[in-house]
Amino acid sequence: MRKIVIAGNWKMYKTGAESLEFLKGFTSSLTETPEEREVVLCVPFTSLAVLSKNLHGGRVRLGAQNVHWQESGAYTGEISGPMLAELGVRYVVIGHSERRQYFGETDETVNLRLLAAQKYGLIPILCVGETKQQRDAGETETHIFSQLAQDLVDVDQEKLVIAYEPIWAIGTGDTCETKEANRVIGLIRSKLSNPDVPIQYGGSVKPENIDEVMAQPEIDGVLVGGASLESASFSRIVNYN
Ligand SMILES: O=C[C@H](O)COP(=O)(O)O
Repeated sequence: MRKIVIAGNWKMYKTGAESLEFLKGFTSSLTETPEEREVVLCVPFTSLAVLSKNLHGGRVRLGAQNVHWQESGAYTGEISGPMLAELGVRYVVIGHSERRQYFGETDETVNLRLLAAQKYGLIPILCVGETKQQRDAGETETHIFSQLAQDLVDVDQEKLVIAYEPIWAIGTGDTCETKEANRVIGLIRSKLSNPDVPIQYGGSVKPENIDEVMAQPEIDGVLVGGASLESASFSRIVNYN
């Protein structure tokens, strides 16, 4: 059976104090969350340090938003696998479209980061997805298949999560039709050697559409940006019907 993974990606939001405030409201709501749902918060590095001391072995798993492929070295601004593992981090988002767009992330570096994450015991959440221009040109499938072919070289598919995030649906309120997201995720699955890899949908997921998203048979969870920043809204998402 495929695992359900509900992850919040806080991007560059929340100080340590704000993260603790979120946690207070959020953890109480998790008592209702079915055990088989993995709940992950992918937070800024500073918040990882704060939250790791305050989770007290509860339901929430920690996730980072990046990891370098070297164990250590002169790589200003980067973070390594052992540094994240020491904090109890379990997941790491890799290849998010914002990293690809603003920070020069390529399929080659995405692949290196995936391999490094697994080497240090972290489960990567690999993000793939097309731009509006690619979609309009009918290139959605070829673009995503090309990302998968390059990003997944030598990657262990037993320890992997994939997030399908159509770039045009991120932070726009313009959710991809759930049936279309389901179709693309089915195509992604057809390219994997392990059919049990959890595949999430990401892009303007919110309390109003989570039930419909999670009713789709191919969708194994969500990667949530804006709606994961408020404990009430993210609680509703993890407790979807
Ligand atoms: O990682 C999360 C995605 O970029 C989705 O962000 P969003 O939920 O704000 O559209």
